[in-house]
Amino acid sequence: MFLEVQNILKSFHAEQVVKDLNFSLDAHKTLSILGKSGCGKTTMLKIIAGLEKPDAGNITLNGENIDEKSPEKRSVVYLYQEDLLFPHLNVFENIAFGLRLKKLPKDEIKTKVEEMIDSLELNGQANKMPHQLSGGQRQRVSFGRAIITNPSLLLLDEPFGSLDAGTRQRMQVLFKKLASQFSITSLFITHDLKEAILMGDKIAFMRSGCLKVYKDKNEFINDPDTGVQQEIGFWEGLIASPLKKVSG
Ligand SMILES: Nc1ncnc2c1ncn2[C@@H]1O[C@H](COP(=O)(O)OP(=O)(O)OP(=O)(O)O)[C@@H](O)[C@H]1O
Repeated sequence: MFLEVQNILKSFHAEQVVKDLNFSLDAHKTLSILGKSGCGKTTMLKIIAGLEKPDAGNITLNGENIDEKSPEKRSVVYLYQEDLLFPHLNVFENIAFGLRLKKLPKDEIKTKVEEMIDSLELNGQANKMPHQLSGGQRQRVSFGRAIITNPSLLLLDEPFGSLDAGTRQRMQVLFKKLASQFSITSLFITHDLKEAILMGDKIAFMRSGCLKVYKDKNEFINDPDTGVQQEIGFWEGLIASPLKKVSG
């Protein structure tokens, strides 16, 4: 398996937030992760990114144990909802940032960034500053900045949480395209059931610091704990008696 997370434990003072976390993920796949607020999802991502130290456990990425590696050396990018762009750099330079750090030749940077801007459907926006962009455009620049350095693993913490429904839907389609184009392996936290089903090759549910990865989407949909059946029941009820509901 490309990513293997084994026996991870994490407590903050007396609160055990992550309890024996065990899961694995194949390369070039996205695992959607759902779970109630406060169940430990962000803590789990931060541990994998190296931003929090676990009390116990091992993480292997691409055949290599990364437990002792610093965040910069893990080839893991953690991207969250309000991810900030550098305010003093335009779109081009924000996306180019990681490549400049790697000291790639200027021509190569230019070609790669222009290709990325095209993939992100941000043509004509290269010279804009972050404050001149819409929320969806800013999020696309964040994705570009993350993906262009070709990380082994992308950790997405409710990346579309602050976007309106239409923009969110367009971002979901774009992410699927980018995931396939750039062979992305990712963990995708969301609170949205539909988004989890759309984005994930696999779906997992976190409860009290434990993660259950479902065999397939049917097993997820049929588990009464996930809330999918309640959602279906709501819409079926509404469809069965539309006039009664509208007329009260
Ligand atoms: N640095 C910290 N110090 C103390 N407690 C923390 C710390 N970070 C997280 N926690 C606690 O750990 C628990 C899990 O937090 P976490 O952010 O991982 O949840 P989450 O599932 O991502 O929630 P949400 O969906 O609301 O973002 C919470 O009770 C939180 O208060």
